[in-house]
Amino acid sequence: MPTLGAIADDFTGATDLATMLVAGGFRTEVLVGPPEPAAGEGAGAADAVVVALKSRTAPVDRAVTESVAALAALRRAGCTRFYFKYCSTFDSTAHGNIGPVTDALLAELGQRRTVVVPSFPATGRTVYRARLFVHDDLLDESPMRHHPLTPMRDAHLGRLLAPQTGHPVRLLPHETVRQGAAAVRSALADPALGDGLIVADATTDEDLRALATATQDLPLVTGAAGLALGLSGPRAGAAEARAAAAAPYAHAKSVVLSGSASAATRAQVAHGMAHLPHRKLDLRRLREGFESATAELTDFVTRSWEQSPGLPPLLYAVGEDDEVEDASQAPAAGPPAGELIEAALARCARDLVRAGARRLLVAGGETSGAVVTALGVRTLRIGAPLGPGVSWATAETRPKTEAEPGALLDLALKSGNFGSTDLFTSAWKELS
Ligand SMILES: Nc1ncnc2c1ncn2[C@@H]1O[C@H](COP(=O)(O)OP(=O)(O)OP(=O)(O)O)[C@@H](O)[C@H]1O
Ligand SMILES: O=C(O)[C@@H](O)C(=O)CO
Repeated sequence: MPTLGAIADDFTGATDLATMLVAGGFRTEVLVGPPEPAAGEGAGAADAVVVALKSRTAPVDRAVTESVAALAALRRAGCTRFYFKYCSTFDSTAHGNIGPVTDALLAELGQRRTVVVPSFPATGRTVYRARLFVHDDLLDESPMRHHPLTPMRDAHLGRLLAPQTGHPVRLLPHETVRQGAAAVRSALADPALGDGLIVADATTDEDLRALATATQDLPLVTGAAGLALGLSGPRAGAAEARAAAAAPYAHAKSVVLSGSASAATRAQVAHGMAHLPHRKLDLRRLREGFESATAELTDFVTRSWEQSPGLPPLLYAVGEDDEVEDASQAPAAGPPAGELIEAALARCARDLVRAGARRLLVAGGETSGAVVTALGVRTLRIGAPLGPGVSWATAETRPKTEAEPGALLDLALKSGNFGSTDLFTSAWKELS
């Protein structure tokens, strides 16, 4: 029976956290989407369950309702400790959803205090003096300033969080964290710190281990996946916690679907364009005729499989130097660019799996949510790692009929800013 239950606000975040938990000795299931009423679906043999939601940019009410439903399902499955996973770049707006979801989970658990730990040094995210850095840049001076859905225009986590929460926001300084778990525990026990959302500085893995150890009695922790490196699962070191094997395909048809506009993805797209058959999504064509435009994209991929066997074709939304359309530029009629791109890549994914695709690398959390939902996948099992925060996962699509079983897929759901520049060409060798 699982004891640790996590709620991730996007799908790449869910596999990011699950990757860390598997490495830490938790047999981990990722459940896709708001859980169905049946308790503990898929969680039987797991030590940890991560529910993958697409709630990061959803309306606040929906994000809260789905997160609370996920918490209830995790409690029914037996979980006693909870982890709210959000982005290591704190992707949110002045309305949420990090604050409102944290507040709702605390209320459900009858708690008034948790920690806020987006730091993930392995991916360049560190927090010092409550300011979030992305490698050498403050968050608001990093490319996240121009994110199409959640542009981050401040780096101070206290200022970002305060308008989103009904709880006081407090700061735990690096001077305390770097002294280790005992110092953090006594700071947290000191009534002077008070209840509320406690933003913790952390610049190294050691800091994260100290925070994880000191907070192991808190029913709820919140953060990026970095905090989980300080959690030790019941099977630490044992073979049974190891990653799942890839689906057994010798020459699977493969495709890369990229809806992300993030800096790392743009570089990966540029590399992919130099090495792979590729086609860019054309917003004007998609707006004029969604069906015919997506059919052209899937035709391109199926032709490429024949003409260039062994090379995964790349469908992408944003190239290295392209502008993105933000909400203020949305057309008077028709869906905004972000929605249109997600819908187009989701449709292509569904049609391509019907046409035989069995290995999909998807770039972008929102994009991954749209794709995985369209494929009717219910659970993911973490497979071969592809670098910090990214792994292959195995998944089965929902059976269409009893006679037509679901397809077994290898999926890599890549966060916008994660992965090496050559990921679109190098990831596949981990499956052979
Ligand atoms: N040219 C564009 N104009 C406007 N929006 C775009 C454009 N290209 C992509 N988008 C949208 O931007 C969003 C990118 O979000 P997504 O979560 O998929 O990627 P990401 O933010 O880079 O990844 P992550 O959340 O994992 O860090 C998607 O909704 C996508 O449809
Ligand atoms: O924490 C991160 O940066 C990622 O797991 C993520 O949430 C990207 O969407």
